[in-house]
Amino acid sequence: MKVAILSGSVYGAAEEVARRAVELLNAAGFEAWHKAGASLAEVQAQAPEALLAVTSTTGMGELPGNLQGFYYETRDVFPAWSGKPFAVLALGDSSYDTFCGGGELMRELFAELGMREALPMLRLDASESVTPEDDAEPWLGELIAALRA
Ligand SMILES: Cc1cc2nc3c(=O)[nH]c(=O)nc-3n(C[C@H](O)[C@H](O)[C@H](O)COP(=O)(O)O)c2cc1C
Repeated sequence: MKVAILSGSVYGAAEEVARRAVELLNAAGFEAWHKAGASLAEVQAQAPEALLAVTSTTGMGELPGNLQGFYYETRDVFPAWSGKPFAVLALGDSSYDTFCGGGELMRELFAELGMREALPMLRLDASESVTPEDDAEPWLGELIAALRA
């Protein structure tokens, strides 16, 4: 199964998690594709069968700049991804009221397209841990199982 991984990152932590996701999915036999700052056209060219968004939150609950292009294009174009599985892995900091707001925006977007959430969103809290790529591994294992089912 071809899985497109989108990432939104300001300081690189979400990027690191996305790279770990690529490694784990490929090791599990999936065809994982990831490009930071990918446009909607680049993602569509991959003909993905599932989408994974890995994103941090910036500002007051906003998406990082390198995911905003994809977000707004997708809202405008409304690609025919209805029924396709998706999952969102959110990085944030619980000291903000808008904890993981960027991840919530991606969830809402995919839900509006009629996509199916394969696994409930993971929220990783930067105020609790500094190794999000390690903390993400059990959830990524669950995602692999959910996509195989
Ligand atoms: C200026 C700034 C604003 C932030 N705003 C939020 C926020 O609104 N909600 C949240 O959950 N985390 C917020 N965070 C925390 C980051 O999302 C968190 O540290 C994340 O791990 C950073 O990942 P990155 O290195 O991929 O950008 C903010 C961090 C900074 C520096």
